[in-house]
Amino acid sequence: MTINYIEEYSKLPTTCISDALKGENAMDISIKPLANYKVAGRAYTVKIPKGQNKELLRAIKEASKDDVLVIDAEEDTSKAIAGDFVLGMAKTLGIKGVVTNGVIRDIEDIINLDFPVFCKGTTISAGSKSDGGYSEVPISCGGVVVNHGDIIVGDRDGVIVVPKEIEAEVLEKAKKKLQRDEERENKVSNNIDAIHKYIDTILQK
Ligand SMILES: O=C([O-])CC(=O)C(=O)O
Repeated sequence: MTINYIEEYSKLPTTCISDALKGENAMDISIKPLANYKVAGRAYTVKIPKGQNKELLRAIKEASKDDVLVIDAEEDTSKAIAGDFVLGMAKTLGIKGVVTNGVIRDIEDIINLDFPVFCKGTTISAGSKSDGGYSEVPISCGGVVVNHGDIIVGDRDGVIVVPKEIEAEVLEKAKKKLQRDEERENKVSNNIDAIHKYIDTILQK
């Protein structure tokens, strides 16, 4: 039976995936969800020059369903890489979400689109549509190297990258971590004695 990794990862919180990766590969906290989203997909990587989004439009056309566009905008916060018009087209074409180290605009309309966007923030100014940029290349986003095809998972806690070479083992570890976390929580839930016992065990270590 083939495993649908996207589906499996979509069931996991980013925190458990982070624990499975020993704290590695979490994007910087400056990359935040615009609203309460959960997204999991394959990275379609895009690198765009400051303030130019023509390559992003090409990527939106080329990307597959289940892809999350991960866009290295060179940390530029002066020009929006996209607004509700561009992101609305991405959503209609089946793209699952956008993660960028740049900024976007038309926030109200994007939240109404219900299309997951994780970015550094918002601006009013539009970028322009000149040439330049690359897709499907290794990029850096939020301090993490992202290769085309890596697993991307984002939720309210942030965005994490799972390199595709280790996606199977990380999935198993993260599932086990989730189970252990649930068991640990159940043990102390509304149980004062169990809470004291747990804390005492840690303090005695
Ligand atoms: O057209 C653009 O590149 C940016 C924009 O305003 C939108 O996507 O709504």
